[in-house]
Amino acid sequence: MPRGPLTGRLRVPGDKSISHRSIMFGALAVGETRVTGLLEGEDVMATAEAMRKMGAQIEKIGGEWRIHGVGVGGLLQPESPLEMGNSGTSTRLLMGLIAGHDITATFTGDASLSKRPMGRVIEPLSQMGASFEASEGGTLPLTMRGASPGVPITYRLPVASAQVKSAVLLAGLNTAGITTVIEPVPTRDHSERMLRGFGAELEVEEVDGERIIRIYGEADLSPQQVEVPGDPSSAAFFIVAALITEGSDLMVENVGLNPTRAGLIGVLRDMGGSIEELDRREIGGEPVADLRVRYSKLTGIDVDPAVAPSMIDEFPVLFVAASQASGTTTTSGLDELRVKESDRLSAMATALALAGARVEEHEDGLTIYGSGGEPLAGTGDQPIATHLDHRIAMSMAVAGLAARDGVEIDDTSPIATSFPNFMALLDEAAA
Ligand SMILES: O=C(O)C1=C[C@@H](OP(=O)(O)O)[C@@H](O)[C@H](O)C1
Ligand SMILES: C=C(OP(=O)(O)O)C(=O)O
Repeated sequence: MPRGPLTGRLRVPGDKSISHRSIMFGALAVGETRVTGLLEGEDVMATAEAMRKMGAQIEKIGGEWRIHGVGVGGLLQPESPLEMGNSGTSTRLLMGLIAGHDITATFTGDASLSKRPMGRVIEPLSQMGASFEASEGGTLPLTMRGASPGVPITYRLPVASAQVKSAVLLAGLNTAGITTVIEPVPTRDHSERMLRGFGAELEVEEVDGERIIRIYGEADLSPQQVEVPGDPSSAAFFIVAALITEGSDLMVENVGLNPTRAGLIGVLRDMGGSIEELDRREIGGEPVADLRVRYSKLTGIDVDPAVAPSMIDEFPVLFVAASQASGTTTTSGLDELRVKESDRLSAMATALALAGARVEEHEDGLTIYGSGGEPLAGTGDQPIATHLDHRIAMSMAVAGLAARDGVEIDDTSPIATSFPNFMALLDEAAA
């Protein structure tokens, strides 16, 4: 386990959400879409393989991905199950795409994905005319048949989920009429930005703090040149690692700072973290900057549950930062963390306690009593259970930087789903 301060400059891989979408939308455009900076993690490769099975040509030439799409409405019947691995985003967004096509597909996933709720997409997509045979409890493996023509709907999101929002919008792409999603709490808006960029007619209206998104069906998408910015959710591990490791002064380059994703940075600054944005610019329709992060004495805070959607994948590593702060950090409104790759509230409470932190688990959040910068004891010879969850593995690797005897992790292989070179970058930065 590397122990030194984090210094120098590094670049994290491309944004996972934007990478999935650039492959899906490219596969629906007629002509050649080119993508640079694509995240080549297992989750995005599962999306690519599924789109190939439905007729798209996808290949990497030099540093660039080239996608020849089939046109909206042109997806072919896949001849074998779509293997989604660990990826919720692939599964739920592809369910939306297939819902608008007259084809049948079976989805399978690993042990983690097979426990995650799909009812949240089955419900609106059924209203649009798709039919489903899912495992008990609405989980994978499931087989669905899309509907073409389908029925446009107006759907108010019962959970703050960009995956559910995107599934309905993607089903709406090939459905005559206007499909409307009402979002009471804003979630990441990459689908909206990118669908517009690919030429779909899509409107977003804000009424009384709610977002109303309308997509005009039977759209034509035109091929694009996409440059994928660095993933803020991956950058988060290095930001926290530098903040909690004495002597650190690290530059994380090219980080996407879409306001629907950047909640963690605000929370860490409120805790006293020194994070400077340099060379703010726009890449692929998204705000981006280089972040200079310096070791800081952090103070615990009450995290406003309203920021949760803009940092939903960053809570595990925020909990690590809180364990090193002075004072108490409270979090709430985080029920969604229980249905990610693992139950992230329970997994992180157990993992941090095993490493020597003082943590209380509540129904919808954790309370963490920070050590004031005192190192954690470490896990001894009992490894942390990561439950096939990349973010638990990476968060606890960061916690290892602040642990006297380091932290043992049972399985680092899930890290390859979203951040294949994480360990190499950490070794380099903390050498
Ligand atoms: O739309 C997306 O790309 C994602 C949405 C979020 O999931 P939910 O929509 O389930 O909150 C997030 O946790 C996931 O990593 C990626
Ligand atoms: C929740 C995540 O991804 P997914 O839902 O795509 O599995 C994540 O990457 O933290």
